[in-house]
Amino acid sequence: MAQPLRIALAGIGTVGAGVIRLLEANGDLIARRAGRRIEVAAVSARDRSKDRGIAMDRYAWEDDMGAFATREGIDVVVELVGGADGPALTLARNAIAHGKSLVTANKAMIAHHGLALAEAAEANRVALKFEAAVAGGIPVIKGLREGAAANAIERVYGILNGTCNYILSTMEDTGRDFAEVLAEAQAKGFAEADPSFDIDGIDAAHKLAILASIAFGTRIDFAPVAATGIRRIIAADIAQADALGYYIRLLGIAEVTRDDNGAHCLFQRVHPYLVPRDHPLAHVDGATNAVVAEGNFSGRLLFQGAGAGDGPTASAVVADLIDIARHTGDGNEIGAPFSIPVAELENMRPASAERRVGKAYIRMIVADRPGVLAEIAAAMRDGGVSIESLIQKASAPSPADGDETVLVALVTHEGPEGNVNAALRLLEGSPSLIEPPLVMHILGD
Ligand SMILES: NC(=O)C1=CN([C@@H]2O[C@H](COP(=O)(O)OP(=O)(O)OC[C@H]3O[C@@H](n4cnc5c(N)ncnc54)[C@H](O)[C@@H]3O)[C@@H](O)[C@H]2O)C=CC1
Ligand SMILES: N[C@@H](CC=O)C(=O)O
Ligand code: NA
Repeated sequence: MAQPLRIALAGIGTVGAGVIRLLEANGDLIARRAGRRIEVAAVSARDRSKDRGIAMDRYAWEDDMGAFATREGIDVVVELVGGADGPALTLARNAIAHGKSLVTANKAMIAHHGLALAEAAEANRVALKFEAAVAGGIPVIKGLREGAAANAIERVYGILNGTCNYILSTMEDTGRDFAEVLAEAQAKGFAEADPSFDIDGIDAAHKLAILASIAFGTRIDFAPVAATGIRRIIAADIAQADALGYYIRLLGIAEVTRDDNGAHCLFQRVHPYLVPRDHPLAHVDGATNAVVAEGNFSGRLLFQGAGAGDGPTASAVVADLIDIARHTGDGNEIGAPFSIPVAELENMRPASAERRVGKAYIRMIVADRPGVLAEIAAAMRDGGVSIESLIQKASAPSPADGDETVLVALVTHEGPEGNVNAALRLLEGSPSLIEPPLVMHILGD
């Protein structure tokens, strides 16, 4: 058997410990498949003495993970620390600069610095792989980069954050409180170190930007991704959506569209959508992720599986290592990290949402006094929004000062999003509104 592939593991938290456990459990099988063993040559983390349920004395400890970049006897640095910048980025840059391949699960780092890292990897002829960074254990990068490589893809969308999906589907099933379910997702190891990245949609936006680049052959463009999270969703929204035949899911949607001059532009948004009950994404529960890609010859492809957690994420990390082990170590043999060399990726202008056509759910908490419904209806009319249905609930969360409030939820007919925005601008500053309206778009075909 060929020389082992020697890896250095930076970060032994949820994912890093999962990688060690996986290699210990499946090492022989992996060696047969990869043609050589994957050997953990050294490990590093912040806390050496932490109980990880693993016999850590089997592994060479390194206090300074930065030393992996230059250390002899290491073929691949596996970065499982996290953070877009800081020590993870320094390690990634230095490792590649010193001719080592890099495997990472760090979507924040790849969304912000993936192109620069890929350029360096291409120049140094090493591999840069990040399957675990998008949709955890689902081989979606591999699926798009290899399995669907023959297709032009114009739309890719799906459930990209396990924590949010766990929260929404658990609230839906049990009626339990947001904060309590979030704490549970954290305890299970799904959430980011700072869970606001999950619940504010930023983590899903990182993943979407990476996915869009791979799917469309465009440069990663994270800054324009419009991200709304799930913080403002209340039990009443889940109940209303259910009554209307929908489930709420946080979706990332990326699509190539055309501007007025016919030029390609890139729409990217993370947003809580109302998903019709008969859509496959409506039944994706727990920390499961699902990605739909529409290829011009393959048709609709659906990738589904665990999006977070130690085992599934470790599975994706080790799959990348097996890919590298199967080759001689020359990164160019396994192709450009983003499928197309960075210099050849297309630069697309961001697309505005204003002309997107669809239905929307708009929920407002309003003062319970005469004329409020007429005021809302007038704003919708003047904004050019046609109302399909309107529900008024007597009980709504009341502000501390005790004003009586009601919940008004409406569903619009299909129309441009710009009109909804215009209508809501007309209501801005109205004393009738206790808080800004919550808009959730409704997923179409
Ligand atoms: N937990 C999950 O389900 C998934 C996580 N990821 C990504 O994987 C990466 C790791 O995530 P987790 O394992 O969940 O995080 P974690 O917080 O459980 O583990 C992080 C590890 O990095 C070490 N570390 C942190 N800062 C360090 C520093 N300055 N120097 C040395 N070591 C340091 C910690 O000691 C710990 O061992 C992140 O980029 C995360 O976004 C990706 C997919 C799923
Ligand atoms: N925090 C992330 C972990 C995986 O990427 C999530 O919840 O999806
Ligand atoms: Na993946």
